[in-house]
Order: sequence, then structure tokens, then C-alpha cells
Amino acid sequence: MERPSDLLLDIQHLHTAYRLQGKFYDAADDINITLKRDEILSVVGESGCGKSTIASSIIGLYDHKNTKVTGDILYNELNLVGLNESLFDKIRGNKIGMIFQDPLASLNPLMRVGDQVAETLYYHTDMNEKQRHARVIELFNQVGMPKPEETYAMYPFELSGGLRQRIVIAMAIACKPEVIIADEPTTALDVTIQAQILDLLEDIQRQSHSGIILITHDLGVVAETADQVAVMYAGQIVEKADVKTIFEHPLHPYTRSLLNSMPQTEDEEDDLHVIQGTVPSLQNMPREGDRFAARIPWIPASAHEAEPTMHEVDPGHWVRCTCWKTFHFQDEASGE
Ligand SMILES: Nc1ncnc2c1ncn2[C@@H]1O[C@H](COP(=O)(O)OP(=O)(O)OP(=O)(O)O)[C@@H](O)[C@H]1O
Repeated sequence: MERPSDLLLDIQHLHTAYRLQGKFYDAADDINITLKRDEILSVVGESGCGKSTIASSIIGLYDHKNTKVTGDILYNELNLVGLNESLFDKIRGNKIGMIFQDPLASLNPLMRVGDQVAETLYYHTDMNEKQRHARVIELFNQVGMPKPEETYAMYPFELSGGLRQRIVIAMAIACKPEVIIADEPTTALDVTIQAQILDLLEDIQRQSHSGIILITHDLGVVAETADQVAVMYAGQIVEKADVKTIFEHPLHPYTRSLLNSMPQTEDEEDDLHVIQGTVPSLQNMPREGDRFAARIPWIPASAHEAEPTMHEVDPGHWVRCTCWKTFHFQDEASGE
């Protein structure tokens, strides 16, 4: 029997630029990532880094007039960049499922939730009405909805935030997609519900052997779920590795700062070592040199590469720029 390819998404030299006051600015700048079957790849970074831009580029949901996407997003060798809409409609929601932060925004407030999931099946499968109903109930059981039959007839406003997100997840996995893009799927939920939803996503991934791109600003979520991690800063990936390496041997100053800003770090002293500042806006983003240099001005310019590239410092562990070699936090005693 032919084995399906393990490589689900191969993103190469992706640039996504938005038009602002007549000019295009890259919000995702030369993104290179892959997603394999049975893998959760987490894209992490502060707000404004360009994480959602990657998600919308993959699923082709953006304003085509004011957004320019170039490079390759290969899904099973089909390039999604520039794919025509009718072909995209067959893939989106079918082969590639999507889960967004706000379940209310993803659901139609005037339609029974069961019908909304059934609608996805109507578009993408040959199932008849009875089969669709049975599949929705099966999905509601899979995502842990209490009383699936009763829930079928409810409207979004009648459900809690956590249950609404389970409906969105049921919708995303209805057609057994190979790829699931989850953009901050737990950010709008309270902490205990967050953990349940992450467990559910992991269960789904294990059962379906799909690949998941999990976008989050929360390193706690990364630690709990990811296999591979891509850390983003100002439109670029600055570090890429498996989750253990990112947490145990982070190298890029931005990754190290993010980790130190995590609540409940074991070493209290680490809390002191956090880099101040924010991600620059698109129009103010430095386009030459190290984009992170402005946030670590105590590191000499000579420590940065003129045009920082990604270096494979260990097999599978990639870091942008060489400044990590001399980097220390500002409040660390010199010479330590
Ligand atoms: N449609 C758009 N038009 C113009 N600029 C945009 C558009 N969408 C995003 N941006 C800008 O692109 C940059 C990256 O935004 P993006 O939403 O991808 O970041 P993010 O890391 O996902 O952050 P957040 O979690 O806040 O959404 C930001 O500066 C944002 O203001």
C-alpha cells in the first residue's frame, strides 16, 4: 500500500505584504517552515510578529487587493500561493481545517450549531441528510460535547465559550483534514477550559495523524502541546527547533527573553532578565540589519550580522544572526 507523504506543508520563501498608504510592507518576511504528519508545530511570538499573517496566507483568506503573497506554500505538492478560488474552496475546510481565537466570530449566530457543522459536510462530502446528522453527533461526541442530540439544536449564544470552541473544532475536523491551523484557539477561554481544549487538540492529532500549526503568544501552550517550535519576531523566524531544545537550550535573545517572561519560572532570578520594548509596527520595522538589535542596544553592533540569516547550530536547531554568541541580558553582571 502506498504510504501518504509525511510532509504535509512545505513553506518556502513566503512573503506576505500588506498595502498601507499605497506601499506594500512585508508582515511575513521569507518564512521557511515545514509541517509533517503527526506533528504539532507551534508558531510563537508577541502580538504583531506576523503569526496570523502566516495562517491567513496558508488558507488563502486575505484581501487580495491589498495583500501580496509570494513564495511557495506546497500542500502535497500543490502550491497554495496563487491557487484559484474554486480549487481553494475544495481544500479549505476539507483538507485544511481552521480554528480561530474567537468562536463567536466563527459561528453564525442565527443558525443551530448542529446545522453549521452539517453544512461543512454538505459542501465537502456526498453524505445525505441522515448521514450528515449522524456524523455531527459522532463529532460532538468526539469533541466532548455533553448531550450531543440536544446541543445539535442549540444556537451559539446558548453555549459557553468553551463549548462554542468545541463546536468550531468539530467543524474544523468534520472532513478529517490532514492539516489543522489553530490560531490562538484558547486565548479567549479561561485557564481550566484552555487546558481541556489543548488536550482535545492533542487527542485529535493523535487519532487522525494530522499535522497542526498552533499559533500562540503563550509559551505555556507551546510547552504543553508542541513538537516543533518556530519563534517569530518582526515578521521573521528567529529560532526554530524541537520543543525540548527551545525550552532547554534557547539561543536567540528574543527566545530567551520570551522564556524569562513566562510566569512561574522555577528560577525566580530569571524573571529579572526580560527585554523591554515592543514589536515595531509594519511601517516602522527595520528592513536592514538585525531587527532585534534596537531592543538590545547594549550589545555592540559588531556582534550582529549585517544581514542576519538562519544558521543551523545543531541538527534541526536554527537561529537567526550570530549575536546570540555574545548576548547577555542587560542586568547580568558583565563577565559572568
Ligand atoms: N490586513 C492588514 N492590513 C495591514 N496590516 C496588517 C493587516 N493584518 C495584519 N497587519 C499588520 O501586520 C503585522 C503582523 O500582524 P499579525 O496579525 O500577523 O501578527 P500576530 O503576530 O498574529 O499578532 P496578533 O496576535 O496581535 O494578531 C502587524 O503589524 C499588523 O498590524
